[in-house]
Amino acid sequence: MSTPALRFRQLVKRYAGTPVLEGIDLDIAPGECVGLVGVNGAGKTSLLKCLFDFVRVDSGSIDIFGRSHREPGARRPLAFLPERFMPPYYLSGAEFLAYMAKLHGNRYDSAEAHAMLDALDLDHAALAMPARKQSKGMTQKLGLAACFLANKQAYVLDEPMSGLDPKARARLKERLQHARAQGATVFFSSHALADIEELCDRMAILHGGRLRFIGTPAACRAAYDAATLEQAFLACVH
Ligand SMILES: Nc1ncnc2c1ncn2[C@@H]1O[C@H](COP(=O)(O)OP(=O)(O)OP(=O)(O)O)[C@@H](O)[C@H]1O
Repeated sequence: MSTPALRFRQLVKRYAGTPVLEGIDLDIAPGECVGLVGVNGAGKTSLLKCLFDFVRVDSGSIDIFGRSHREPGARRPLAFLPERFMPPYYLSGAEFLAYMAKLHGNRYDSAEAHAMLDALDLDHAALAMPARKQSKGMTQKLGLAACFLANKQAYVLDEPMSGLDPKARARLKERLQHARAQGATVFFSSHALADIEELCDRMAILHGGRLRFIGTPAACRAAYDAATLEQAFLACVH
């Protein structure tokens, strides 16, 4: 197998001694789309925070395209959308996208930004509007636009569908499929099992600090002898 895009090995994370992740092993291949699911508080965001070195790992390792996640340069191939994303409130949409482009070492291209807004069904008025005046869905789309404009090898998205209307969700799915068609890796957390089934090659179910299932959505249904993914998920986390 080629070098995984993301490799988690025996990852342990505790908060003030309380374990949240208790030995996570997961390899995600380049070009693969993997969905991370789990009940509220299972540790999905914590796993992603470990990946970006936002929180200290207690033991184990994470490699990004073969390099330790602790090296800042290792995270360069990744675009990240955090949970409850909110741009700096005083920046307009265009200022935020230009700022993110600069951080990623790219040039801000107004025509590309407009095309990306169209792809995500975000009103162009958002470019002139300060973030504090934008709706939840608008800021979410702005964060997604910044990710996709960065044009990275891998997209790590924490509940990317959060706050999106049905049209925007459909557009985001198209955009994710487009990224994959270009060879990008996608790793995202979600509570929407229908989205997982539609988009993902494999899914990982996090429960009780461990990955209880890793495999295709079809294999998950088969493993729990369930007619639907929801039933399989419920059986897995029972
Ligand atoms: N900074 C922190 N300090 C202490 N405990 C924390 C911290 N961050 C998260 N936790 C705890 O770790 C556990 C996992 O939280 P996390 O946010 O990773 O879960 P999640 O699966 O993303 O949840 P949700 O689906 O609700 O977003 C929870 O019990 C949470 O209270």
